[in-house]
Amino acid sequence: MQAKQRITILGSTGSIGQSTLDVMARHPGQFAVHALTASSQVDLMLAQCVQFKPEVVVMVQEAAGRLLADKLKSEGLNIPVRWGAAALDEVASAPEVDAVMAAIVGAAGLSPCLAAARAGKRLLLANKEALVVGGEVFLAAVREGGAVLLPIDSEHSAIFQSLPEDPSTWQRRVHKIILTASGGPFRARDPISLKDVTPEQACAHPNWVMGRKISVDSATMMNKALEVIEARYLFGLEPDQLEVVIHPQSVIHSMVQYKDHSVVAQLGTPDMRVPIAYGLSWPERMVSGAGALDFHSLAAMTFESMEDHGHPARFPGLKLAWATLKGLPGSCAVLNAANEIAVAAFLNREIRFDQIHDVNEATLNAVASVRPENLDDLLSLDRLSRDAALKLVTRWR
Ligand SMILES: NC(=O)C1=CN([C@@H]2O[C@H](COP(=O)(O)OP(=O)(O)OC[C@H]3O[C@@H](n4cnc5c(N)ncnc54)[C@H](OP(=O)(O)O)[C@@H]3O)[C@@H](O)[C@H]2O)C=CC1
Ligand SMILES: CC(=O)[C@@H](O)[C@H](O)COP(=O)(O)O
Ligand SMILES: [Mn+2]
Repeated sequence: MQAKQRITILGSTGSIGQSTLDVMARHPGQFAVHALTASSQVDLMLAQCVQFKPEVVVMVQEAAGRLLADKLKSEGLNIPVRWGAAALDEVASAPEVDAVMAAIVGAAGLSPCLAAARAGKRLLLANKEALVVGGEVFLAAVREGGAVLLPIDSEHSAIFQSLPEDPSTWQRRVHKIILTASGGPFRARDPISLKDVTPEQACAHPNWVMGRKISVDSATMMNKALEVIEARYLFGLEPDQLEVVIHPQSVIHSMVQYKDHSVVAQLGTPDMRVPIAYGLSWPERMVSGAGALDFHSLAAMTFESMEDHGHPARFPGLKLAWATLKGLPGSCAVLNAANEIAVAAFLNREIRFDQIHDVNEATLNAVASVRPENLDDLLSLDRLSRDAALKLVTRWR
């Protein structure tokens, strides 16, 4: 009998974290939970502890950690609780861990991702911001640690599934990568009216149920901008080989067009348990819990160019992906930090939806681009960019 894979889930209380546990629960003989981590959601973490019996739990916020420790004791569960961000690095790199699901939202996930990479783990990456910010530093940690980096983001999992197994052939064989974008909740909306949209409207994604930050990113299409940068780092092609097409049904999750113009795509129902199950079982396949795609009832698969119906005006942030990729590597970290601040301010009703792009563009213009060499450089640049973006938010709110 094969030993169980021991998994750490960074961000287990989020949308991806919960879907990961759902998939793992379908295969009790295959997986054991080493660590679960969250920021502040105590009651959900308690329920996960009762069901999955992790060896250790991390709550980033100390008050939440202390409260969870009390509640675990009352339940008669003897599970150690740690707090503080440094504990994330420890549970991501612990010797007994085989695989780490990186499902924290934002640059807060960078340090534990690097710790897992340096420790040579199988790293399942949903946390796209960590790679957007970490860039070459992240990839160097993967190489030097001998880690295996597997994409979980649906588009990147689709691309990975559509590429040949041997990465050394990708540059020679591939013409371009085509990322599909749903267009989000405002695909057909008059760009002028975007200044009036509410956080609730922006978070109502037409096809996927996700956390609030990524939902707003989908609505601005900054999600696709981050994904273009993510694809550049994961697959090593040139920025001009990365293209975005709007596909409102989210059935084709992305495509690879080869030099002979043959196209290979991955399709499925929009359910993150599919890429999660693929990451957990790679190179095998296992039951995910997602429904099967039924081609007999599939009404249509349609496509729109970014030029159609004024899409560039509706989604001005998308072009920032290529602009930052053509600048120094630090530009991507600046863009990500600005966007995290702007989205949080929009969700707090401090700025308007259309001002998210204004904050991003103005921060890119305000912060000098650099070439970060290590985690400390990246964290300083992230801090500097957040401060610059916060100043703009304060001025405009
Ligand atoms: N949701 C989806 O379908 C998809 C998500 N992704 C990516 O996956 C990542 C997670 O997304 P999603 O699951 O939607 O996000 P959620 O907001 O649903 O969950 C985020 C998780 O991270 C934890 N967290 C939040 N802030 C911090 C912090 N500062 N330090 C440590 N932990 C923190 C949260 O804990 P707590 O609950 O306690 O706040 C929670 O467990 C994102 O990078 C997103 O872009 C990619 C593709 C699809
Ligand atoms: C499920 C997933 O991977 C999300 O990133 C999703 O793709 C968002 O959809 P759009 O950004 O295309 O609206
Ligand atoms: Mn995606």
